[in-house]
Amino acid sequence: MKLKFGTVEEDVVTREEFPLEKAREVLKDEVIAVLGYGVQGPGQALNLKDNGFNVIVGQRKGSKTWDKAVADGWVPGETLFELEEACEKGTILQFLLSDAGQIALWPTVKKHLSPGKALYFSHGFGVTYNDQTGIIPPKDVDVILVAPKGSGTSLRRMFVEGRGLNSSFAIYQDATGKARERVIALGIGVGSGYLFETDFYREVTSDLTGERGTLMGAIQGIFAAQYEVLRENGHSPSEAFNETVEELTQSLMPLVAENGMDWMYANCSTTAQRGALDWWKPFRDASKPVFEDLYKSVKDGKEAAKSIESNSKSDYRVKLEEELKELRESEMWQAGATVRKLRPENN
Ligand SMILES: NC(=O)c1ccc[n+]([C@@H]2O[C@H](COP(=O)([O-])OP(=O)(O)OC[C@H]3O[C@@H](n4cnc5c(N)ncnc54)[C@H](O)[C@@H]3O)[C@@H](O)[C@H]2O)c1
Ligand SMILES: CC(C)(O)[C@@H](O)C(=O)O
Ligand SMILES: [Mg+2]
Ligand SMILES: [Mg+2]
Repeated sequence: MKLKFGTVEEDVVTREEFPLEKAREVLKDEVIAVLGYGVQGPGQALNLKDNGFNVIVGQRKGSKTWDKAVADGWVPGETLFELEEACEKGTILQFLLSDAGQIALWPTVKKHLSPGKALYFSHGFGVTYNDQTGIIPPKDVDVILVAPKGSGTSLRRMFVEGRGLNSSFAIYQDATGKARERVIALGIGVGSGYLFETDFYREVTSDLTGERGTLMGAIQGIFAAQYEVLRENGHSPSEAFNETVEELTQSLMPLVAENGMDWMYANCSTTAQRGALDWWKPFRDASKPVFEDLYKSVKDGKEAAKSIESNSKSDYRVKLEEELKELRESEMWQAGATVRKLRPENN
């Protein structure tokens, strides 16, 4: 359906015009092989299974995530296989290894992409930066993308709650003439709330910008800056944490989610409104050059190169965990751990 987003009209796909029954009909003869069982793998595979699709999971035997798959109800030899066996059995291969991991498995996946199969991604990374990944799909398969706009953990949680996470979808290659109905059916099947169309390049550039920016990188940066200033001016960790993070996540962001920024503002004092309306523009102006540098680094392929380089190392998980530990052990997030314990619902 066509909808106005501000003044711009866009075509979006909802469950109303593409119901689950239609998705099941489109994919009734397909075997959907979900390759990788990290964060997106479980969310998408379990939602597809619960929605009545024919799904198998491919994962390295002996890995922790193999055990997780078994614990989630996937049965070895029936619905859970080694990666190569899943590639062989699947007619739709959902390539949900980490973006760096996809490079190593690509020769195996490619070998099993016989004509008419579909290669599905949840990120435009591998194909867009194929000068770095070597992922160049054969011409006689569909190459499609559904990218849930959020964590696989939320995708599953929201599905279980009867809600839906929004996803973008894209078609890179339509070899069968059925790529469009296949990709939309998969988007509905994995539990998307609604789907908006993009292409692989725009998906990867917006996604890499968003996660490095407001969604993850910039938000931590702005939290840290304010927390430090409050602490340097003699405020206690409790006060600094509550005024920086807790109030935002517990009180104000839920209001923004419900009805927009102006409505959240309107539910705060006129004193707060005056100050926020005065200060948001200086914050925008101070951070915009950083966002411009970030977008350029994404566009030039530098962010992809850094990610491939570091996440291809054999000890990449250990290194990431060390850096996460530094965040976890910072005073701000230690204060957060105590504050979370004090929430009445956690007692
Ligand atoms: N994490 C998210 O919520 C999220 C959200 C949207 C899109 N995506 C995209 O979905 C895809 C999967 O992301 P993820 O975060 O679920 O991945 P992940 O980092 O959790 O890894 C997924 C799986 O890949 C396996 N793996 C890694 N390297 C491997 C190798 N060399 N050989 C075999 N297996 C290997 C891991 O063991 C794991 O089971 C990526 O393209 C990502 O950009 C992820
Ligand atoms: C969940 C995110 C941040 O939206 C995703 O893009 C990812 O890479 O994990
Ligand atoms: Mg991402
Ligand atoms: Mg994302």
